[in-house]
Amino acid sequence: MSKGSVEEQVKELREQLEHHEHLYYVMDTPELTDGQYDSLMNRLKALEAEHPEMVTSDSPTQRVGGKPADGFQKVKHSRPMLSLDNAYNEEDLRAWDVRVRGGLPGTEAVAYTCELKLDGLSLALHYRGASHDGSQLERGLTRGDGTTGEDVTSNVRTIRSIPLTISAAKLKAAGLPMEFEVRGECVMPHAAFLKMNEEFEAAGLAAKANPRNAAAGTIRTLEPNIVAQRRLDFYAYFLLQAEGGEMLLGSQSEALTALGKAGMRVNPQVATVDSIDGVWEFIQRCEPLRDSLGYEIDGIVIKVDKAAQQRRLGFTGKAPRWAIAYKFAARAGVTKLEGVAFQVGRTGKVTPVAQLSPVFIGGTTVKRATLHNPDEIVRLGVRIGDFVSVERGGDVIPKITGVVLEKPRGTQEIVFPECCPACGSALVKEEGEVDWRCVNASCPARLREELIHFGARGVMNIEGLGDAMVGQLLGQVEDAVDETDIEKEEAAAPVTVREPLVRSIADLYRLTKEQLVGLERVGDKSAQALLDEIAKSKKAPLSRVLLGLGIRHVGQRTAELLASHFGAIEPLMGATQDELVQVNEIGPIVAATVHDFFAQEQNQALVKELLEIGLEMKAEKRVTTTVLEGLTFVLTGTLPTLTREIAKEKIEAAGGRVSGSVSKKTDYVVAGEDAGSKLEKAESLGVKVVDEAGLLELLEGAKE
Ligand SMILES: NC(=O)c1ccc[n+]([C@@H]2O[C@H](COP(=O)([O-])OP(=O)(O)OC[C@H]3O[C@@H](n4cnc5c(N)ncnc54)[C@H](O)[C@@H]3O)[C@@H](O)[C@H]2O)c1
Ligand SMILES: [Zn+2]
Repeated sequence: MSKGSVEEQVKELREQLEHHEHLYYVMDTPELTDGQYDSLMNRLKALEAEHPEMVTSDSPTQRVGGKPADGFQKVKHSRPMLSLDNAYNEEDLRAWDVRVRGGLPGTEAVAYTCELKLDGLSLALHYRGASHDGSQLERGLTRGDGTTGEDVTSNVRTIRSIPLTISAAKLKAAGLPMEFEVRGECVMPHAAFLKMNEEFEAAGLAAKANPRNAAAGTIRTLEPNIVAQRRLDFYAYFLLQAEGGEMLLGSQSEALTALGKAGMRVNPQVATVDSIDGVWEFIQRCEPLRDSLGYEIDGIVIKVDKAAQQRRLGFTGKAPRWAIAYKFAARAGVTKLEGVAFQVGRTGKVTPVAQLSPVFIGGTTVKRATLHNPDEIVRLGVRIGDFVSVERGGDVIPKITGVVLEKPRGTQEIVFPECCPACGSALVKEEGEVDWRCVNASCPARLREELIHFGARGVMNIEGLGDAMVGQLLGQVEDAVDETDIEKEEAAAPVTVREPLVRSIADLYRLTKEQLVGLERVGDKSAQALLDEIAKSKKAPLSRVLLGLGIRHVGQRTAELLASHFGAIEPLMGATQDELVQVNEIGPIVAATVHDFFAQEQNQALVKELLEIGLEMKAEKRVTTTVLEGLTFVLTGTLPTLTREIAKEKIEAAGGRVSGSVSKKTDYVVAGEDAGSKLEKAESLGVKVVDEAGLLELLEGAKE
């Protein structure tokens, strides 16, 4: 290989890795699987090992993580938060054991502590002495670029498994001082991940690829109330001194015990063993647990137990020598694509679902995998009858990653339907989007999910109209065959066995007590309670009804804007696209979807029925002031007294709007301490900058 071509390869690999790291760490939207990324990285490592003169300090092989994001205060870590070296098989692992023992005096025994490698993002929590007795969570930081993290304290405070205070008694029992640092992994449990993606889909947002990206994206949103809803979890695995970040106790095993006593969540799957054989046994025992934990793990972390030995072994540039991550094999298999089913979700999104010849992958039999959308089918070039590779990487739902075998004879093209498989109405695809949707509000496939959504808290608030009741109203029985994640998808298509009592949202309002009492487990009292709840919902304000109708892109805020602009449903229904765009904050895409929705005959009929039934559908009277109306604010840095959420609330209550990024359209940037690039951008664009006092003055004006 000529030098020139090696240089070019190295350069290209670095560029690619940087691109994918940006997508992964900063945007939380990876395009490669971890396996694909790792093989690029390993190629670069191999080239750099052959040509050490080409190693530069900014090569992706030498760096940890991504860049700290804007919008958060940046804080330097007590000591760098590093990455871990990887072992991909038993051989790598044993070679590491030899290196470890070689780095220590010959006579010393080495014990290893084995832990699950949780697949989330690491956080550093600083606990400091409080004025009362005990210790208080002072700060929570992300890893950032390893040296400097993002201050995400207000988000971290919403995670229930992170104690906000630790009493003096607990500290004493754990043998901890008042001040210390805890590092650990923040993960999003599978259940929370699936729920979040459902919500994203309903709001017309791109789903997160896996729980890790979802957790990372969540912890870096600027809205703690959103974080609180997402049910993140935290497992502690390092205990450090507050100053300098040295290990606090004599060993990793003692540290884990102390963390548990202090009230931190510590993963129960842990073992301290006295040889690499013991490590290998732990790995054999834990890998099969992978599917039943309820959260992602991607391997096992092995740490030299004794602090003194850790210190002696020290660090390479990017990782400690005293720890290694044993990575589980990517969970992939090869099987035949037997057919494709088309599933209709609540928002009408049609998802092609691959029907596979059953294949055993990572402890589960996989029979279905998602093909996402028609573009994905084209990208993969997959046809029915092909042999495909199926992966269950960090993803909960298996996906097809490629065609393995050149097409044997007799394969068949996958034809995406033009009409909804459930109701036959023409599918619609909006410009710039990849998904086809059924826009018929009364489509039976959508109906079940729709009714559940309609009755939900925060929408029409119909208590008692949950999953089970909706199933009964539709005359469906649950298909409770199996409880794995893949099978759950199957359960989303329950079988209708009885004549449904309800065929549209409007039918809810026609239910009678006799009908309800006829259902399983429904007594006189609960039937009446449900009818009362349904009747009460007729008074729901227009914004809630709009939300309940499940119009794409129409989340709570958009629903409120539309409701307050039009006041009632009739003028909204009759509005042209141009008129819709006139509404404050409504852009052409939302205007077009809303217009399309009301242009559909079925939807018009539904609204007409709801009016006849007596739903009020009127806008709520605005009680707030409007002096900041039409003004857009961007918040940056830490304000002296107001939290970001409260500042946002106050601005919105006065009719203003808070945006995440500065542009020419920004009216004011409210800057606090340590304001970063947003302040610079505001200054360069000539946007007005005010401090907290200035904001309060504007709000004061709002009161007059
Ligand atoms: N798909 C992509 O495009 C893409 C891009 C960049 C990185 N990646 C992936 O990210 C990973 C590299 O990231 P990394 O540097 O965080 O390394 P890593 O994830 O391989 O290992 C280090 C991390 O393990 C975590 N960890 C979990 N459990 C732990 C425990 N019990 N003790 C100690 N640490 C524990 C910590 O967060 C630590 O930061 C690779 O697996 C790579 O595949 C993927
Ligand atoms: Zn349909």
